[in-house]
Amino acid sequence: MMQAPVFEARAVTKSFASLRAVDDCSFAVEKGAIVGLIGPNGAGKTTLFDIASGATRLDSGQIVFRGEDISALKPHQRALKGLGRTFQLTRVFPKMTLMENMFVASPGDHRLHERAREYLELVNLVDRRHEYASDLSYGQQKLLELARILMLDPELILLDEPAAGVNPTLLKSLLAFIHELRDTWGKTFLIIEHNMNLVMGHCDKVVVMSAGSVIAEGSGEEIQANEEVLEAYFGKSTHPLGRAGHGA
Ligand SMILES: Nc1ncnc2c1ncn2[C@@H]1O[C@H](COP(=O)(O)OP(=O)(O)OP(=O)(O)O)[C@@H](O)[C@H]1O
Repeated sequence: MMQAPVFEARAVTKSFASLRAVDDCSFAVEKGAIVGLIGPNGAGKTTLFDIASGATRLDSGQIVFRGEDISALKPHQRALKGLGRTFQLTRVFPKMTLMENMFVASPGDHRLHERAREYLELVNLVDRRHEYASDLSYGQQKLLELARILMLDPELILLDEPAAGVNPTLLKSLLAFIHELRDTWGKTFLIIEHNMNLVMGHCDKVVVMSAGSVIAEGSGEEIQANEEVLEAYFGKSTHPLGRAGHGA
């Protein structure tokens, strides 16, 4: 399946003081793909997500979405263009009901009300729509967050560690939901994840970052057989810095 890229990071660079958190990072996400973004702790994955969603301004390079350079746009402008994002720690509003959470980014007219119910139904939370979000388990809050970003009808969804802290049953629902969104609605996903079973079992392509740059990309099998990737994760006893990632 060779499709045009929906998203491209082009030579993206970002420093915090003297630390280059993202260093000349380039990769593409093809339309309709589920792409995994992996790498040891501190590789720059979250910073790249922050740059893609507009939370952090890049120093140089470009973020291209559907062929347009969106590097200068604010987060809400990117969201309205179809770039949605969830966070490593969920950002649902605990003292609002599920239904109220669904309308945080959009006005609640009748048509959208129906849509919100439909999305909550898809994640099996519609019966709880009048409860507070704080009554949900952590995994259910992640499902709510995913349902909520659908309200803006994103074409690309950036998911930050969807599996972290989620029990196996809910994780199954979450993964089924991701595949449904891709297969029937044509959504595209870029997923930061440390759970290698999820990455290898569900991603069409895997992009590996280390020390701010992309060191490999390809299928799960290709990545698992890549020497440089193994070294980035586990280091080598002879490595001058004794570098060792603990992300896997
Ligand atoms: N706001 C900031 N100020 C200073 N340094 C930062 C900031 N944000 C990130 N960093 C540093 O940038 C580097 C990349 O961090 P980042 O969180 O992007 O990595 P990551 O790949 O997402 O790691 P993890 O898998 O642990 O979440 C790290 O060395 C981190 O300490």
